[in-house]
Amino acid sequence: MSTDLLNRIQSPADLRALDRRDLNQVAEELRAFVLESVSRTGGHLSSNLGTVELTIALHYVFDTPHDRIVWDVGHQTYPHKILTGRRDSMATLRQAGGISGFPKRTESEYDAFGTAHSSTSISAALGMAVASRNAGMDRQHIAVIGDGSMSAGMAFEALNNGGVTSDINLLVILNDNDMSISPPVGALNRYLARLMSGRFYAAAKNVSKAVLAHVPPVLELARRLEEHAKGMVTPATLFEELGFNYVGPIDGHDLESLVPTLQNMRKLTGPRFLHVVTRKGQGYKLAEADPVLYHGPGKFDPAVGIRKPGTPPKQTFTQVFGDWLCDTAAADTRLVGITPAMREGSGMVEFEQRFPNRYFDVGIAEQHAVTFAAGIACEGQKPVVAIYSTFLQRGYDQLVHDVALQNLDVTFALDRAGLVGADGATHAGNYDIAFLRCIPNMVIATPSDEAECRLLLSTCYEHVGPSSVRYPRGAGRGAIPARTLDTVPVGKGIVRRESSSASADRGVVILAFGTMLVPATAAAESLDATVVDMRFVKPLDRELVLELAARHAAIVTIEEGCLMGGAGSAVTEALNAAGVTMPVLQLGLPDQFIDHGDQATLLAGLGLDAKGIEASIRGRFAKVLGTGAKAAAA
Ligand SMILES: Cc1ncc(C[n+]2csc(CCOP(=O)(O)OP(=O)(O)O)c2C)c(N)n1
Ligand SMILES: CC(=O)[C@@H](O)[C@H](O)COP(=O)(O)O
Ligand SMILES: [Mg+2]
Repeated sequence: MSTDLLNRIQSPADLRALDRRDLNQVAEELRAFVLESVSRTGGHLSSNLGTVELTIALHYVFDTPHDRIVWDVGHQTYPHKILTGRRDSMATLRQAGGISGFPKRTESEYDAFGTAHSSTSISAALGMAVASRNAGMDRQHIAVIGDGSMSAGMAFEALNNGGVTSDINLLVILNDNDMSISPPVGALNRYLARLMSGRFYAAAKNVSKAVLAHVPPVLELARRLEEHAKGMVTPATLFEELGFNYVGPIDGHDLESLVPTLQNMRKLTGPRFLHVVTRKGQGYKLAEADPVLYHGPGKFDPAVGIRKPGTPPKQTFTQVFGDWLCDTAAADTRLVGITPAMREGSGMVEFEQRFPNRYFDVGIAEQHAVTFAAGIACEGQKPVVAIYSTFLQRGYDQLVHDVALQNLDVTFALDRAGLVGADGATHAGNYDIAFLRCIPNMVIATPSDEAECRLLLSTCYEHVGPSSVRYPRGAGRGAIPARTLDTVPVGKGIVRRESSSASADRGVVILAFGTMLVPATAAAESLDATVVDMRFVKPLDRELVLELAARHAAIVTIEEGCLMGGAGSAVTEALNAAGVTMPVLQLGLPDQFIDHGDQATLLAGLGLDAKGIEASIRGRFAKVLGTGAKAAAA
């Protein structure tokens, strides 16, 4: 792999010093580097292979970091990271202590805005553009947004605002690869496809080639814009109607088009919109052929591609959900499955194949997903919204106002609850217990393993009213769920281990919420503690809590969620309400954002593995441990 030119680029200034004719070579080297690097670390591949030329052109034309590039989602910023001084750090990508997989303001001055949740770029860039205008600053602001991310309401809220904001330097670049993580959905996608297709695309391409050859670029651009305005070339696009100077579509892999077009558009003022067409996975045949598989792969050999593992891995919670969804849909024709653009990640591929009429990918539109489900529930059908905990944050008002307030029968399958590993703080599902707990009518179930997950999904589905089942990324202890649709009583916990020596003066009871039951049980062996699988945060099994409080000296609560307002707080509130005063140790996630890294290592670092739990309990309750407790290991 040649890296002759790439070696010379320590910062975008070095790139800008190159002759324009060298840029194709830079693109070749950069693409090869991205592929090699991601194959060693894992990460988002397809989108990054698709943004190589666009990234080069942007840093070549614009004066970064003075000019601001705001990337949407930010999963496509590896070329940007490499060109902005982080090439060597790519070996540490998404690992503890290493660089993030997304733009981060604290990581580089070139990362103008922190992201990872989608569809924020136009709002942020518009805000920056207004701030620069107000400060009399000569600066360009560029939002780069994908076609999938453009489907979110927030992107349109920003266009609506930006199109009428005067004297701003705002360029929105639509990076249209006709893909979200899965194939794109919705009417906007159809519209973009029409813009790209047939005569219009061919004409636009030819016009731009002719322009570049003969006419001073700015004059030509002005002519085209005037023609657009008069409706001489084609009807005005949606983006022009919203007040943006629209140019495109142009080939986003053709530096001969990209660079001069950006140079021209840079000279204009006001809200501008450039539509570039790229291909997800560009330049790596396997990713081009299957961009979904290569969206976010683990490590792989680029010469061979992603291979199925020899021994089948443990079933993930996501797969448990996917199986349960299909089985329940087969038994109940009222079930409707909804995903906001996360079909694969949420385990709904088989459901879509088997129940296409009851499957809805609504695009990156979490707010809509929640209220859409509310509408379905109003008519007596039973929606299941499969959504990552972190993305439900987007639909919070809809959850409160549209679902819970009307006590509608919507089941939320909350995947990626707790720490998620390589994606880090942006994607961590740390807050759902706290933000759901305070909503009246809401049921919150926290399965401790895969078998419990299925039981609690059925239980919440059968419960009439809003409910949620939260489960983490990956696999649990490996419990194999029975393929039944059995349910358990709502709001009842279950004692899993009894201390041999508990009394009102001695002995500790651990109330575990979710998968923390597993390390808690391991710790309890040496502490001779009682262990309870609480199953539900809400309704909390108050009766059981009070009964256990009466016959133990201390209570420990444990959850993989934020401590503030979490399940432990629910227990202390219940004790207070009953006038019970006793020592309670709450274990969970601290009041800080937790960066990327291996899930298990991060949990251990926070004292949430068996060793850490035991140490915390001994540290706090050594004097009241049951007589059956073993001595602390040296
Ligand atoms: C609010 C939110 N919902 C869902 C996601 C998950 N997600 C990450 S990338 C992506 C697809 C984005 O598609 P697009 O913007 O077209 O970028 P591409 O992957 O095609 O480069 C999705 C759904 C997210 N990051 N943020
Ligand atoms: C960028 C983004 O939001 C998704 O691609 C996310 O990284 C997927 O996470 P999972 O790998 O947990 O599905
Ligand atoms: Mg896309």
